[in-house]
Amino acid sequence: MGKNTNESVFLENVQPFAATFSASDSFQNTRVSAAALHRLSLKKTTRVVDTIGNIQLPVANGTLANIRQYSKCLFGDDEDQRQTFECLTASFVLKLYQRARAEETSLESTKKRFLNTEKNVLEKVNRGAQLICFLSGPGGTGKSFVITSYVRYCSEVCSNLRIKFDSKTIVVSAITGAAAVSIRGQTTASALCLKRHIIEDDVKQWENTYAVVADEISFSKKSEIESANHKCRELKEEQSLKFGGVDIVFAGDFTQLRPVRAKPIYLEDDFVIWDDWIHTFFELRTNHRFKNDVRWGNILSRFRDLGPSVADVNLINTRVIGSDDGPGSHEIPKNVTYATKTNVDRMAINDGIFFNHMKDTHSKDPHVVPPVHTLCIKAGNLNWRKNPRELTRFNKNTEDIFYACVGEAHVKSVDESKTYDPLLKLYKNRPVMINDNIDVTNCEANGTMCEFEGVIFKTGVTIESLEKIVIDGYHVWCAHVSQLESISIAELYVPSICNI
Ligand SMILES: Nc1ncnc2c1ncn2[C@@H]1O[C@H](COP(=O)(O)OP(=O)(O)OP(=O)(O)O)[C@@H](O)[C@H]1O
Repeated sequence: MGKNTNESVFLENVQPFAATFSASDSFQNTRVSAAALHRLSLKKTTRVVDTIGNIQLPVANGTLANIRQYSKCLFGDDEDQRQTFECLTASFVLKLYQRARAEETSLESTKKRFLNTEKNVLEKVNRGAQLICFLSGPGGTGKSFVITSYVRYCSEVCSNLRIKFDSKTIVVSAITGAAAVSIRGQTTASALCLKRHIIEDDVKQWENTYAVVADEISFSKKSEIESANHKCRELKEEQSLKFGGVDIVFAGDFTQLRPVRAKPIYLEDDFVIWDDWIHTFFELRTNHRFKNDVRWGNILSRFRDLGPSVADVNLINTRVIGSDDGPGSHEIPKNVTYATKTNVDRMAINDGIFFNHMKDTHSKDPHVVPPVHTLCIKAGNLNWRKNPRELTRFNKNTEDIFYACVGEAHVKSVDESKTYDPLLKLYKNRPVMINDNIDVTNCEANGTMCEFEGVIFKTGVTIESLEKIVIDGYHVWCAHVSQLESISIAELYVPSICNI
């Protein structure tokens, strides 16, 4: 939605769901307008945001700061961000206040002073109720920025009041690993124990939990949110309270990713948690990501809202590599990120890049020792898929072509849960992407990009003991995964999330 969209447009004048489909435009056939999505995703929610700007909060040297001044410094002129931040932080402080009041006799002087000063104001925050809200806005409007600022601010307040603050005080999570990394959290499934039984230790760790953030909510399905509600009740040992009584911040943008093979939340009928429990909706409207490229930002906005204009499509087409007017393939920057629709396309690009690398640095002469900056790794423990159609296109005995063409589509793990590329084609500093949530809090998430640095062999394995294989005529060292102790990667960096 544009900056000048007002509440009445949002609530009354939105496009009906079906009217956004256009028979002639294949792009629009697959799209639902942002306005329609908002309407569907917030069927009954009214926009309620309390103003709490005058609360004085303790800062580092024990003095009190006005939260509005603080948020002005952080968010500048972005009134939407400020309002959201103020509401979230005030609700958190209210919870601290309620807790501290229950323990009033043992209060330290700083806390006493804080409570006495702000008692009346704090009690009015969100009318003293639990906050269950939805924070939305197009990609780049600062949802993650507001969330990380909220967590940082609350942690500072706690530190000043000498109240313990750890990763469980505000549980920061996102539905996917990559999104969790960008807000320095965990996946929602892992943070809320969605896939396992809760044990006593979990309940203990949640004793001081005041809020849960679940980002990239468009990717979630109804059952996950219901399960989150049950698990929060268990973890807080508050079976009668919604989400066990903790503040809930759902964040995301329904025009972004949808759940895999499941209905998006906005198409669910009678989804009480989403339709009735969420009482506050924040919408961020100013795009900060494209401040330095406003034209591109506007194109992405149109893609998101009602689909691109003819002029947008024409402009993008002038940038198609290899087209008449577009840049040549030699102009592709080295650090380019490819977005492909299918894994087959992805593998073809990867193999093309590897082929160019071999052409530049390897020899077709069998007497020349292959360089050690390149290593292929054969996977173990894999099942060939039954009658893979692609395999019939080449002769398995022609190893050279076989290694060049074989890819992820051809094999599955023994338990059939994953597909793997049976032959990783690596060289030092080759960009690679982690495809599993290994250690999300340390940024090792599905989607995290990094560079291949090298391998450590198991004792007794040397480069000479490796197999030499031929790919597209070039000679390359090849290790079996069982010969490796570990693979090392470097320079983790978080991928930016695609907006369209
Ligand atoms: N008020 C602000 N002032 C300056 N920069 C900001 C502000 N708000 C956000 N940004 C910057 O704009 C960029 C986009 O913000 P952010 O990633 O939080 O957006 P988002 O809404 O979470 O996007 P997405 O939906 O794609 O995850 C970031 O680099 C962030 O630091």
